[in-house]
Amino acid sequence: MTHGTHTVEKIGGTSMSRLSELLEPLFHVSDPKYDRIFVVSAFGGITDLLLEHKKTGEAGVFAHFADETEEHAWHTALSKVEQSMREAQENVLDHPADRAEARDFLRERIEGARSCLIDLQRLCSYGHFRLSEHMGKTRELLSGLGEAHSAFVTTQLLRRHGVNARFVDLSGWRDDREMILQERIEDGLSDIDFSSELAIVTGYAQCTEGLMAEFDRGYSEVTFSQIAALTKAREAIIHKEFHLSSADPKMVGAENVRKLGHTNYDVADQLANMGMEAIHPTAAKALRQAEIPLRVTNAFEPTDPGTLIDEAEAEAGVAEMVTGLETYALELFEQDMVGVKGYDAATLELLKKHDIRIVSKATNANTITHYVDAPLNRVRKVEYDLGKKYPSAHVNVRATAIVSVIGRDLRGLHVLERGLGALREAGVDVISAHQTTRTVDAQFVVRRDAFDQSIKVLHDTFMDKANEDQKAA
Ligand SMILES: Nc1ncnc2c1ncn2[C@@H]1O[C@H](COP(=O)(O)OP(=O)(O)O)[C@@H](O)[C@H]1O
Ligand SMILES: N[C@@H](CC(=O)OP(=O)(O)O)C(=O)O
Repeated sequence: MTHGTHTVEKIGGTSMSRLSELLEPLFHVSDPKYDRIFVVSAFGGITDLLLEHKKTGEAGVFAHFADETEEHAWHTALSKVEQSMREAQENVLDHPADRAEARDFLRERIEGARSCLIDLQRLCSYGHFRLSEHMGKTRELLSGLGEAHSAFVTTQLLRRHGVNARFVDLSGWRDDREMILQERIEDGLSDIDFSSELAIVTGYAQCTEGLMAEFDRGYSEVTFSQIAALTKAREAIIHKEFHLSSADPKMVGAENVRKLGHTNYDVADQLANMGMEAIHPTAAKALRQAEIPLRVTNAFEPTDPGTLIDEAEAEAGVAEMVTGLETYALELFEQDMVGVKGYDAATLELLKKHDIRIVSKATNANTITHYVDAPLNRVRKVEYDLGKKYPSAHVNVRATAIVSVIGRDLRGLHVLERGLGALREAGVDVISAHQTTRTVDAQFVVRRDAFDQSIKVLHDTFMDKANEDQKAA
């Protein structure tokens, strides 16, 4: 396949909130370069308010609307998100004309969505129409608001600084045409001259298959990778707040981490599994198949090439990153379990029913423990249902964390052994530890309150000088 000369570049929510700091470093507004397509996420925290908090599960507009919590709860939540979107735009826009225009845009979108939801509720009060049947579309409508807003504001800001930027709204707002994702993208980009226009594209794209339904949170990377693949980009670039580093700089200190520099898609998938979202797994697949190299950069350090992700194999056993995830341990203990089938299947069915993701699991003769990534209220529902199904069993839920050491090839590093030793020396109790046969990661389950400490201990152990030297050798 012949690739174009352009790049497709994504800006994540955290960096979007600092947009005004990116004008020169990233957009080179004093001497703009074109042949770049930008795909933007909503400003940081906005999608959490529109839908639900990604980590805590705290209800946003969608969750209030779907669960019909209190009478006016979703209205209040929508006004709250409008307020936050307003603050985000006032933070980046200086010019009064831009501010006024952005306020009008925001009001039109928010009030449009509000009327639509009120009409839907009214329609569904008749009984022939079920609100539950429209939840998917409602979720899509709400998510699109975040990216439409951020892309609009970005375009305004760039135009004010002399860049020929163009707002590309793929969110399907007031558009009654039915399109699959590819058609939506092609339609949005069809008349743009990339050599003289900087396209600022919404990370949300409305399509018949449903971007949220298929990919859920982190969807803007899917739009980004599809655009890169369809336009045959030279390179796909994700701009982040930090370099992709050996651990979260906020946890172990920016001065203690090192940039990955080069890694492969296998590692990127493990990071996604641990909630790190180096890149959405589906996005990685699209880029890999289209043979487009992916680069993850620090948006604020434009001259640094960042980290290249490709299919390269590791040459030596090297630990590349320590990352972790807060989980709940759901334990089912039943004395009579030995020799009886069905306990595991019943638990899995309930986890599926309540849409709970399993990160890890351990079993013995009479106990099954699932380590899951889900908000506590949903885990409690499984605990309750399991208790009802097996009245003589003991079911309990504990707050844990899984800390994982990840690398393209960990062979020869004795990660489990050394990790357990280091954690013991630091006084951390390890609840369980395991490694799969493919040696790309080793996981340690610890109590939730030992999460931060465990990350630091394992980072010190595996990212030390000796490891650096081994890598250089
Ligand atoms: N290994 C890591 N390297 C870099 N950042 C990390 C790492 N692990 C966690 N993070 C955290 O991820 C956060 C989100 O970063 P970023 O990807 O820019 O956000 P967004 O999802 O909004 O694009 C950062 O603030 C950083 O603290
Ligand atoms: N804003 C959306 C889409 C996204 O990809 O965001 P981010 O790039 O900030 O992870 C979300 O939170 O799911």
